[in-house]
Amino acid sequence: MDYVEGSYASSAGSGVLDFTCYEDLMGKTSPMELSVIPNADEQQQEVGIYQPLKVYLRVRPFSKAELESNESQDCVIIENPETVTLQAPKESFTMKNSEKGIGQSVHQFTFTKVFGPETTQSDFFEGTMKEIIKAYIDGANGLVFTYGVTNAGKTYTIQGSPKDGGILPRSLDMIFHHIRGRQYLKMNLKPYLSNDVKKLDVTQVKQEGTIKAAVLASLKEDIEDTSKSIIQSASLCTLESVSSSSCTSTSLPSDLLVEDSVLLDTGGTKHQRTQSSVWVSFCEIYNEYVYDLMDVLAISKNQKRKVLRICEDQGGNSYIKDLKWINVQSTEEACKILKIGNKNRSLACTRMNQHSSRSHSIFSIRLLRLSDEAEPRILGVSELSLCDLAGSERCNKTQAFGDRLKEAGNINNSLFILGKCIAALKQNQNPTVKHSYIPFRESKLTRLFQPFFCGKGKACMIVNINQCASAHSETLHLMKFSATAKQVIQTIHPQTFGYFAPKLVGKDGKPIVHFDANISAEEFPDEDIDTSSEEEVDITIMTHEELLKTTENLKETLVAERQSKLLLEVQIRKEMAEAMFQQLLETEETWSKRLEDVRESYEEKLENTFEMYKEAIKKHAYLCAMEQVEDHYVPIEEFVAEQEKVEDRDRKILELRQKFVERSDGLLALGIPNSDMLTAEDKVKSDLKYKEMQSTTDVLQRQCNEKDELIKSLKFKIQKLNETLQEANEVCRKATEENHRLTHVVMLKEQEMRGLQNWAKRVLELEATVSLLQEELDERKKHLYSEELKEQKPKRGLFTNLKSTVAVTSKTPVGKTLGKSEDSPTMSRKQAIFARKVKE
Ligand SMILES: Nc1ncnc2c1ncn2[C@@H]1O[C@H](COP(=O)(O)OP(=O)(O)OP(=O)(O)O)[C@@H](O)[C@H]1O
Repeated sequence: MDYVEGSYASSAGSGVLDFTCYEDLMGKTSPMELSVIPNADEQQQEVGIYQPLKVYLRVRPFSKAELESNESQDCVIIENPETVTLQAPKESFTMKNSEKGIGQSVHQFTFTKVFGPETTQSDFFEGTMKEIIKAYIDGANGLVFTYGVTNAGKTYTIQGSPKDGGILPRSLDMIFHHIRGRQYLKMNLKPYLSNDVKKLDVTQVKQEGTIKAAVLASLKEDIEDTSKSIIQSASLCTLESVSSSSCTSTSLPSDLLVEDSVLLDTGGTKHQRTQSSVWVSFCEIYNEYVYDLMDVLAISKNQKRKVLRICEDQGGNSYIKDLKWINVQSTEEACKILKIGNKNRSLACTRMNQHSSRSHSIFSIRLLRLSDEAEPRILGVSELSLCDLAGSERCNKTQAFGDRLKEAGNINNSLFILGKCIAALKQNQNPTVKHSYIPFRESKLTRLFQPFFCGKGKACMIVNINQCASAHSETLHLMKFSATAKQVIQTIHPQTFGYFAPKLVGKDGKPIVHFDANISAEEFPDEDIDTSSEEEVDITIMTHEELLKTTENLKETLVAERQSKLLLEVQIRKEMAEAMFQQLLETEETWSKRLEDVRESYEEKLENTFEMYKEAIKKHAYLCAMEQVEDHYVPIEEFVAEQEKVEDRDRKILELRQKFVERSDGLLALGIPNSDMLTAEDKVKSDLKYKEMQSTTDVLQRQCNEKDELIKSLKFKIQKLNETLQEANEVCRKATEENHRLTHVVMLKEQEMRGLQNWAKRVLELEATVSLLQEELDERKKHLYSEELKEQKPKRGLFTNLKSTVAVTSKTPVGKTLGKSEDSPTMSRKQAIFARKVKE
């Protein structure tokens, strides 16, 4: 590899906004307030470097299987080293939509650099990482993350294959080459919290050695190597001083050594011999839990993995508490750690029945720069993190349920929040727009990325895509996200900036030496620093009163914190709801307008087409009608007159023929062959007559022919008319038949009607009879009642009986006598009438 020397690139950002730490949740004034960045170079030196987030695109070559499949292979077109065009496949949803006039089928995107499928691992490293590693060795922090769909080549880009390493082994190689000859091999100075260094005592150093040995021993395949390493580590731990030259890599040309030393002497430590110590960590974020992939003890004993917490130091920088940092002294050792981590990751996956790529993995390298002295001072700490994000589309492509669904949701969520953070960062750069909250704290991934986006270091994004047509929609989504990311301007604060200055802390966690080598330990402010918001105070040494007081204070603080958080949450929710509502309204309005437009245009088109067809049909019908009229219409008088004329002419022709024959006969009789006997005058006369006759005959003949033609056409017309007449007759005959049938039906219906009317009459009669009978029945009832009364009265006396007898007699009609013998025949007659009517 060709490592060209060069200083840390700093592009002058003019008039851009510093978005750092704007997301301060508590509403406190953050140390790095939002401000407009001045142009002056010196001011930049003080505040930081501004440059757009670098976004690289790497296009994976087609695999054998993909080449053999019949998928379209022209979806991704690399236009130039910065531009790529995405062409929607023929059958895709995007293409169908674009054909309907919704959206486009071709999208163009620009990147910091585009690496085509033919790019080698070495070329890719040269084009992307070299600058970051140079800055890292000079003391800058760096974050590199790969983003892409499954199978797009993220892991290949970071880790590579055993034969052809990715950016991680190459970065390690470059780092070790640069520090070769000046490696600090003791383990008594160890990274601590987010940015500090802890001085370990002998026991702690031994512990470190044991942990490292245990971790390396877990890689069973390399037992021999590991044991060697353990022996080496153990021996190194006990040594007080080791000649740094003894660890010089033999693989690097000696002429690079001078360059290396120059590279490390930066800032306030120029021309000063330095030593470096390299520590690595490897963790994963799975289901929103952070796990240490070096937690080999838990894994080997098949225990539940310990969940790690993300904490913040005084400067608000997040770090993973209790994450193992292991001292490595060569690329090989670091790669072993990577291998162990990968193995643990997959082991954990098997145990939990999951896929490894369903978690985000972060490999971090911390480089401690120390002065080259027996008691070295800390000159700087820089961190490089390489993050392999989980495949972005797994969430919707896996047939997820149960645990799988949870994983998918968490991947989706963390990537979504990363997208939101990047969008908010971009938006906050615009001085005219109201600055929005950056939701770094909403996912573990963004919490860990936050310091890098807030000035701690240089972030860089690698977008991996495959060219398959089947992944087009996801790739398009990815590209759109990348386009937003590319517009983010990063602020990178120099390491001298107070908030990132590392401290050397002792065994107890209290500071020993400040970052600046010129400031002694005495000058360092003597404050009882709570090194972490998460650090706990030893309460066993406090008195009862003190404890009570502390509890009270804590309670008050808690209430106040809760209140302020609640208020803030309410405020944020309100703002978000308002923004979302506004956005929804706007979207709705846009879409309804669009729909209305589309509807109107379609309606207009349809109406036009309809009118066109109507006109065409009308025209056609009119032309047909006219043709028919012209063809068939001949007035009958004209026809008859023509026929008479023809007959008349026929007759004349016949007469003329007869005359001609007669004359010819006459001439023959006169002996025309003796022509010399005819006088010249006769000859001339007969010639003239003959000619006259001839011409008349010709004229008549022509007229005859014409008339024949006319007759023919007229006959044809007559035939046509006859046919029409026949058809009309047929229709008429059918109509007559139908008429007969209908008349018959009418007759039947009339008969039915009559029958019904008769029935109605009978019913009326019966009703009258029933009412008559009813009346009779009533009368009979009355009569019976009076009879009953009579039977009850004889006991009342003779006078009363007589009165009633008189009354009954007066009511009886003349000629009729009272008594039962008279009533019976009347009743039987009426009953007979009733029986007859009922019978009827
Ligand atoms: N640039 C490349 N050249 C050759 N082969 C590649 C390249 N990139 C990726 N591959 C191959 O493609 C396959 C998928 O790559 P990789 O596993 O890195 O994808 P990934 O994006 O990490 O997938 P996942 O999200 O599932 O982990 C591997 O077999 C890898 O070797």
